[in-house]
Amino acid sequence: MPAQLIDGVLLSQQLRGEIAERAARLTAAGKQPGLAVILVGEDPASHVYVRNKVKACGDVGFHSVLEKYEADLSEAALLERIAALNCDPAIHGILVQMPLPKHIDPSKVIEAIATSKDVDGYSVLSAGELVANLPGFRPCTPYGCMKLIESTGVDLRGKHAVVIGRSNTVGKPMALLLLQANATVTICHSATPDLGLYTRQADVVVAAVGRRNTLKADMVKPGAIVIDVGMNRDDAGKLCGDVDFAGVREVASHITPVPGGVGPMTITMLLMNTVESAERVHSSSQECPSQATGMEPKPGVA
Ligand SMILES: Nc1nc2c(c(=O)[nH]1)N[C@@H](CN(C=O)c1ccc(C(=O)N[C@@H](CCC(=O)O)C(=O)O)cc1)CN2
Repeated sequence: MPAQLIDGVLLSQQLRGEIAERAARLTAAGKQPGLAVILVGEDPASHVYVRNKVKACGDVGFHSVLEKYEADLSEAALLERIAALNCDPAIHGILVQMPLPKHIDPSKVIEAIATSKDVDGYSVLSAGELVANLPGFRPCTPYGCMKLIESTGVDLRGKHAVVIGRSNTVGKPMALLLLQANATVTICHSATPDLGLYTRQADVVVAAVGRRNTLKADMVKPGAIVIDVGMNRDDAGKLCGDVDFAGVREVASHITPVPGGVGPMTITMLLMNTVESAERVHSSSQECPSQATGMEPKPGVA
């Protein structure tokens, strides 16, 4: 029997419904969630993603601000804008769309965002919170993958999960989230000599390499869950993932399609992080969070 499809569009709709309810409660209390989206340059795909993010904000009742800049914007000017948004009480999340033009250092930009508004979960402090199992914003794509796995109803405790890819934004945080869910985790990457040796032992495979047909049917254990993070083009220019979908779906128990799997969840988890951020501010009395991490000691605690 072919694998069951894990539908990222459907799951996104359900989660966005919950996010909209949370946003409505905050708005009624005079604390509408707000997201600032910054786009620098002319990358056509980035323009589409940013448009979709702003539309998604409107759909769930968020306030959003879109700041578009020419590709020659200086790094200093961008850092200045982020500093201002860090102190804007109407903004609970700041997102700088990647990739940035070459003359701008993405690390400097990411680290300039207040941790309490780092809804992309890309900063070193957010990464540290994930490593240490502390509350914080998880990077949206791996966070979405976890929700997709959760939706299958399969408990990860004691399962073997193999992550293919070791990027800071997907592979590494993915492995940590799986570990937090009590899976036994293996990370494979470009220097792994025999990928199939590992993936054939896996109950869950997350493919995040950016190369099509990386995972083929003979590399998958029957009944495994397969999550495809890849976004590539085939010879006909059609969007495809890292997984040989037609072959692997005959072996796996559950599989995400591309498009319609992980991609839509990335934007949904951004909305989730933003509403969470607004709720945190609402339940504290933070004014300007430029240095705040959300992990400040409680009154009376040294
Ligand atoms: N600051 C960030 N920059 C980037 C991120 C990010 O999470 N934060 N991720 C990617 C791009 N991205 C969101 O920004 C993104 C990519 C893909 C999708 C998506 O829904 N894909 C669809 C297919 C779309 C198509 O047809 O081209 C799908 O998979 O179904 C959403 C968001 C890089 N930059």
